This record gives sequence, C-alpha cells and structure tokens, in this order.
Amino acid sequence: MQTKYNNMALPEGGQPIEYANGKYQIPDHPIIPFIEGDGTGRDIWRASQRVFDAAVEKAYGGKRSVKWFEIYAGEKAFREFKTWLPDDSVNAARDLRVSIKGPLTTPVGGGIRSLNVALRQILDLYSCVRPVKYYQGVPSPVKHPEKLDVVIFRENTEDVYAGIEFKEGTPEAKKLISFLNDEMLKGGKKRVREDSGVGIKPISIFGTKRLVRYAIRYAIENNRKSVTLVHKGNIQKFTEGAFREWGYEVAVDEFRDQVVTERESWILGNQEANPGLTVEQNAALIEPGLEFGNDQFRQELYAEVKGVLDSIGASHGNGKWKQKILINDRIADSIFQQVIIRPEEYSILACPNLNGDYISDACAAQVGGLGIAPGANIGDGYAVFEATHGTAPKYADKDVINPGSVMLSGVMLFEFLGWSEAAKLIESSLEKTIQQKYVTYDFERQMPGATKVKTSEFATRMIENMK
Ligand SMILES: NC(=O)C1=CN([C@@H]2O[C@H](COP(=O)(O)OP(=O)(O)OC[C@H]3O[C@@H](n4cnc5c(N)ncnc54)[C@H](OP(=O)(O)O)[C@@H]3O)[C@@H](O)[C@H]2O)C=CC1
Ligand SMILES: O=C(O)CCC(=O)C(=O)O
Ligand SMILES: [Mg+2]
Repeated sequence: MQTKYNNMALPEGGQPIEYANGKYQIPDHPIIPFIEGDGTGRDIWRASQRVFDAAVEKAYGGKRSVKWFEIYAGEKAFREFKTWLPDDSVNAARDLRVSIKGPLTTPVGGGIRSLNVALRQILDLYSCVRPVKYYQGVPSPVKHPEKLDVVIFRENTEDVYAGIEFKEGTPEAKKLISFLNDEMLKGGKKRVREDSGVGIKPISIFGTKRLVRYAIRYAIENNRKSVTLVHKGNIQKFTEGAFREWGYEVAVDEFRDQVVTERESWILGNQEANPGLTVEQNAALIEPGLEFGNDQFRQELYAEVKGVLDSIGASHGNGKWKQKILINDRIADSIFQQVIIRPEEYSILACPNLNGDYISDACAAQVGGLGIAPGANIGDGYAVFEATHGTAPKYADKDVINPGSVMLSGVMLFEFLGWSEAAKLIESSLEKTIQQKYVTYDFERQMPGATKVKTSEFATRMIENMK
C-alpha cells in the first residue's frame, strides 16, 4: 500500500478495506476512492457525496464514516497529470479495493479508447451488475413499469470491448484481411472486402462461465426465479451461441440441485401432465417438427428426453422443478420486446458484453430513464460502482442532471459494505423526494404538476427527507 497516490496523501483516520479468503473486511472508517467523472459527473458527484455522508451520519452517528479519496481519470487527470488514466489511480483502486466513479467520456471513432472499459479490464471486474426496478412515483413510458424487476449481469472484459480492432486502410487491417481471404477463407465464397475495418469478438469459456456462475449465485442468494442467457447465437454461432452453450453447462454442472433448464422443465412438465407419455411422444412435444428431422436428430432428442427423466426425474420431478431456478435463453433482439410486453417473466439477464450494454439502457428507459440506472463492476476482490449512463455532456456544469443513478450506485456500494441502514436511508429518501414531485428536468418533463429542481436542490431535499 502506498501512502500517497498521485502525490496526494490518504485521508487521516481512514483504513483500507481488506480482502482475504473470498471475504471483504470492512473497517468502520474505510477509505473509498472516487473518480468525479467528466461532463455532468462533476455536478452529480458533488450532490451524491453530500447525500452519502448525510445517510452514513444519520445511520451510524459518527461510529462509521467514509473517508473519500479522490483519484483522477479522464479530462481532470489529463489536465493535472497529462495522462488520461494515471497508474496511481489504478493502484489506488486496486489497493483500496472498493471505489465509485462518475462517467468518463470516450470519443467516437478515433481518439483514446474507453477509460471505463480500461478500468474494468485492468482490475478484471468481470461482472457488470445493473439492477433495474421501479421506484414508486417515477414517470415511465410504459403502463406497468413496476412489472420490470431485473438484474442485468453483463460480461465486462471481452466480446467486442476487447478493443482488438484495425482501422480500414492500415497495414494491420490489410494484413489481417489478406490472411483471412488468402488462408482462412481460401476456396470458399466468403471474402472480406479490402476496404473494411476489422474487429475481433473474443468470447471465451472462462469469461462466460465465471459471469454466468456469478449471476446464478446471485439468483440463489437473492431468491430470484430465473436466469436468462441473452445471446445472438443463431447468427454468431461460435461466440454468442457458445455463450449460451457454456452458460447452460455451468448451470447444470455446478448448480444441478438448484436449477432446471427450460427444456428440462418442458420434459418434466409433459411427463407430469401425462404420466403415460412415451419418450418419443415427449420428444415430439418439446421439438415441434421433429417428425421432419432425420433419424439421427430424432435419436438425439429421444436420448435427451430419456437422459433428463433418468438423471433428474427423482430430484426435480413431481413438480419439484417448479421450485428451482429456471435457466432459459432468449435471442437478443427478442429480449428487447420481451422485457416490454412480458416483463414479469424475466428476473436475471446474463449477457455478453455488448448485449448487456444495450439492454441495460433499454431496461432503464422502462422504469424512468438513465437518471435512475445504477450499476457496479465486480471482480474477485475488487469493485467499482458506477451509473449506467455516460457524461451527458450537453448538461455539464449546469446543475440540472438527475443524480439518481450515482446515488443508487452508492446504495449498491453501501449494501456491498454491509451498511444496509445507510443504503435504505438513501433509497427511501430518493423515492420520497420523487413522490413529493420534487424532481430534476428529466422526470419533470414527464410529470404533470412537478417542481423542476437542480441537481444540488434534489440532493438537499433528499437530506431533509432523511430527518
Ligand atoms: N460508464 C461510463 O462512464 C459511460 C460513459 N459513456 C460516455 O459518455 C459520453 C456521452 O454518451 P451519450 O451517448 O451521450 O450517453 P449518456 O448516457 O451520457 O447520455 C444520453 C442521454 O441520456 C440521458 N441521461 C443520461 N444521464 C442522465 C442523467 N443522469 N439524468 C437524466 N438524463 C440522463 C440524457 O437524455 P436527454 O438528452 O433526453 O435529457 C442524455 O442526453 C460518451 O463519451 C460515452 O462514451 C457512456 C456510457 C457509460
Ligand atoms: O466507456 C464508454 O464510454 C461507454 C460504456 C458504456 O456504455 C457502458 O458501460 O454502459
Ligand atoms: Mg452503455
């Protein structure tokens, strides 16, 4: 542990969070690094920090406190240190284990690669956890926003975010395209156009399994009813399709007693509805069109049905499967409409990186928007909490943006520390403030009769509402 990071001494009276044998040890006065963030991050952080401190003070009366420690990244780091992500900021996030950050700008097209992604990859924060639920009083574009209560687990280190991309026209892109055309695709009909930019999309067994494992563990610990693997495996068979396959593998190999797959549930359900059903009849029910398949396909299906009945008929049959966590999968385009029209059927969504990025903004919209969309990036021994949204630059330094997402990311942080009293205070005062129709512009424009307030005023009212 260093005594100074970026030339700044650690705050007095604070202690580092330790991690040993898979467990965090949380002191009463932990040092928690924060990155203010670019753009609207500045307004949001200022407001959120006041609310966090007020909640901790109210909950613990000085027995506990957070010793905040600023670390620099993004534009502020570049101004101060001429580098976008100083090594010392990463060192502090690593040494102090649990931090919170505002959004950081990533230019589109050229320029620096995402600092947000870099931090996740350097600290191996493999699971991006984004809960989406409805808070009473929040305006929403759908009729029943309260029916959506999902937690998105997004793989956070690979997929197209690996950053392995080659710009069109560069020697690297030309070399890769020649390799593909002249060797890998030689003799076939497929070719990559010479004037292409090329990106690589790695999805590994290791990365997939640890993410899905994390999501299933969460489902078990939090009494969730299902885990849905969200993929585009019909088109990208060996990346997204493999994510689906490895997701099921980890579920049945490591959580056999606690889970049932959707296909298993059909087989067991068919058998229970009609105990006289033959294996062949059951197979025909789970695979419409089976009669048109070839013999090998039919035999595989029969083996699947028999395998399920033989292996888990006793442990999961007689309706017991209904008490298990359902593991199913949905193709990514389909899930976007499913969460709108059948939100109550989904609980945990486990996604490769890009699908998780897209679906988290979309789900957030359903319960009120990006102003109320928290998140956390979690690895083994490290965590960085951050909102789902970005820097919303057009509102920077105007003191108007909704600080709700970072505040709710703080709720996640305090729950993570085991400081649930502080977490509850923040969550309930946020909900109360919204119900008083005292809201920032994003909610006010959808809420007749609401008072439009500044970011800072919203925070002040929240603190008053804690009293
Ligand atoms: N983790 C991170 O740090 C992330 C960083 N980014 C980066 O942020 C930059 C800007 O990205 P952009 O695509 O504009 O996406 P943003 O999420 O920053 O903003 C898009 C729109 O969402 C709404 N919004 C976002 N945050 C809030 C909030 N707190 N309260 C109310 N409304 C909000 C605003 O809508 P409206 O205009 O309707 O008011 C805003 O214009 C990019 O450089 C991007 O790479 C993006 C996502 C995550
Ligand atoms: O890193 C970025 O700029 C964007 C990241 C993003 O959209 C996300 O994490 O949801
Ligand atoms: Mg995003």
